[in-house]
Amino acid sequence: MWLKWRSVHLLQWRRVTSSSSSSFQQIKNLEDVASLYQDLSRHPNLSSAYVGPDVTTQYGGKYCNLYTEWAQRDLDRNEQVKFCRQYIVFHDNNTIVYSGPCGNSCEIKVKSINLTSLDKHGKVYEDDQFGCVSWSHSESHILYIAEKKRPKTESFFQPEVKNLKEALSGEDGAQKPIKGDQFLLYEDWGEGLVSKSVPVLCVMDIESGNISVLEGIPDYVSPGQAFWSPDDTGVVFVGWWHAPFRLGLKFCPNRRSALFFVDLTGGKCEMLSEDQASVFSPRLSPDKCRIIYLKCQQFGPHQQCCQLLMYDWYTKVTSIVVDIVNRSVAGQFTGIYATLLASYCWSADSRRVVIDAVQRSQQSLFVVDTMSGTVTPLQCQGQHPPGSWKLLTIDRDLLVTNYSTPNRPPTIKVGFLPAAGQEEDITWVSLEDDNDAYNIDWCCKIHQPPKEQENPEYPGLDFESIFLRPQNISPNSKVPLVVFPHGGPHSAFVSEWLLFPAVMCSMGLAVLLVNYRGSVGFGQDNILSLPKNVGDQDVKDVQFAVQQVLEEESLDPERVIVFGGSHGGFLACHLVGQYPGFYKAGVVRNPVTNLLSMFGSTDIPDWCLVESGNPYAYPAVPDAAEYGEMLRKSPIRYVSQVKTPMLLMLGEDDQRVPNKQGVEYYRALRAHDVPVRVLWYPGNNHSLAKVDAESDCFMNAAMWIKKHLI
Ligand SMILES: CC(=O)N[C@@H](C)C(=O)N[C@@H](C)C(=O)O
Repeated sequence: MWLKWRSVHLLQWRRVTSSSSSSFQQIKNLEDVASLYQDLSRHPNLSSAYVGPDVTTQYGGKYCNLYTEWAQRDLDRNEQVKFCRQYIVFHDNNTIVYSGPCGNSCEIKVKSINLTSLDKHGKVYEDDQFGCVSWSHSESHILYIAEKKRPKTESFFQPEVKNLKEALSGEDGAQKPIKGDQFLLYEDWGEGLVSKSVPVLCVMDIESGNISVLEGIPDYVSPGQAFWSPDDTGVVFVGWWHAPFRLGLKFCPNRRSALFFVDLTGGKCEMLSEDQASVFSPRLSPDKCRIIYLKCQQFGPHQQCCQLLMYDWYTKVTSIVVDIVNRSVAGQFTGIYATLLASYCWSADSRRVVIDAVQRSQQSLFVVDTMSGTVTPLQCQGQHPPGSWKLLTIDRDLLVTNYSTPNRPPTIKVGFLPAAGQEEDITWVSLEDDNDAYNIDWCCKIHQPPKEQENPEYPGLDFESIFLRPQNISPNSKVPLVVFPHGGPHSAFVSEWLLFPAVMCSMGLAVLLVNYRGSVGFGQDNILSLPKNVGDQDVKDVQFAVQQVLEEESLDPERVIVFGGSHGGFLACHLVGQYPGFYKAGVVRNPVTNLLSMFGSTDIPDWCLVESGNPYAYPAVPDAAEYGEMLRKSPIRYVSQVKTPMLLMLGEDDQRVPNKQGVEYYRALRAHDVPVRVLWYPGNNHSLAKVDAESDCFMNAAMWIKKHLI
């Protein structure tokens, strides 16, 4: 039983040392696997950070407090525990003089004002897509997003009962419930955004507590990502077109959207960006003169290389600061691939912007000079083992980042942004003792597809994979290999801490994370090379990477397993179908198995058409040839060749890849007498990320692998 009666309780900062799990023998016993998983899953992840005001001490020293939020899986409580931790940073504006944790870690119990009970709007949005809480510059008002109040409805057979007040006053209530609308469908924004349909911008007056729902927003867009205009006279927001109908937004920044300004004094709404593209993540400079934001093409691949644009508030001129990079050149900046910029990303002088960007198989920090467009890497790797860096915030030039590697769990690093031109000189300071590295060796491998597998439209592209293997195993032992192709397909693995691969390695398995052609981080051409070639180019790339790693490393070619989710599940199903018997076990999470049948049931039908090589337009009803193409590119086509025992994990509430995709594949496997087991997770959507579902997925995967490798 948990101490529910305390609004805040103190958490132990649970440092998990790697020593308990550092002897990498093959772990056969499932209890050992469970305790390994429990151990490694305890590492908390840093999710956000806020820098407090500077305080000058009586001795003249200056410090600021840093407030951070972390999330930690708690398998016993079956929840992601969120807690905060504060640090103190003494500095002289350029250098950190002293720093360290202060106080205890406190579990966050959000204290809330029940805005919904005021009956001005529906549920408040807290997601990253639309949601925002923004203080006015005068700090007198708060802006937030909520679902529009829906009209009251009732059945045709509802007896007419006046409420007491109305009966006594003899007056009718202002709003009569609508008969017949009780079961009206409210379209929503799809996977991860269910029941979010019509967002409205709301303003709370701090002094009076009054709430108003802003008017003047064009009725053809859904507003989100809003903040106050420089003089507090209006609000800047992103509007996503919702006509003729809504398409899923999560992982799909390629939806038609524009930047708007609604003037609260006159109620006029103005479009600040072009209206035929996809724009998102606007951020106002500290001097309140400029807004930077990201832009990509409408439709096409769901994630693309973005442009970084800048809108000058006073001249109303928009300029391109960083353009699309078509080809990645070794050692050079490969472009911006992001769905969100950090909430605060401007330098104090309002000239430079700090971004984190996937660059091939790493996530790295860059400084962008908004005047010259120059992109400079922030020196990270010399001071630390190569890994991935995420920007959490920058405030008065103090950068707060999350750093991890495949063998080191996330930790917090801070540093002052050096003057322009001296970005290489940054000194990073760890606010926690550095995590010990687990006994995992890892490296990035570059793969050059053979001539016959070149894409004639996009020749010369390469791709990468991240290879992890347990240390301390005898030189001659042949280690089994687990192959992970990522989902998307336009996403990427970066060299960061990943729980499943880390536990697998600790169990004595090697792991290959493949960033096949089509992944983000390798230039726009690499992304564009994949649509219309799915089920072929991506499948061959994964197999090629596997063959290369089998030749280069001491691995057991008779014990190769494939594990993938979503489009990664699509690839896993293709691989077991196209290379019968090569993989000894397959584990798939919400796999795409048939693009044709997915088209009519997913929240992203455009994805099915685009990936199979056809353009999408809203009125599109695919013709027989297009349906044929979707089927031809699908793994279900190869099901009669499958020999590999398959474990399927399906989320009951998945809107993205509806679980019927898995059911369809399950039936086909059964019909062909292939061993198959299905796990069904109620209350879980596409990500299967609830603590109990995620841990059960891992344990079942381990059991499946153990069963079929012996
Ligand atoms: C765009 C998108 O959501 N595609 C899915 C088919 C997919 O593969 N999703 C990835 C991101 C996942 O890992 O869930």
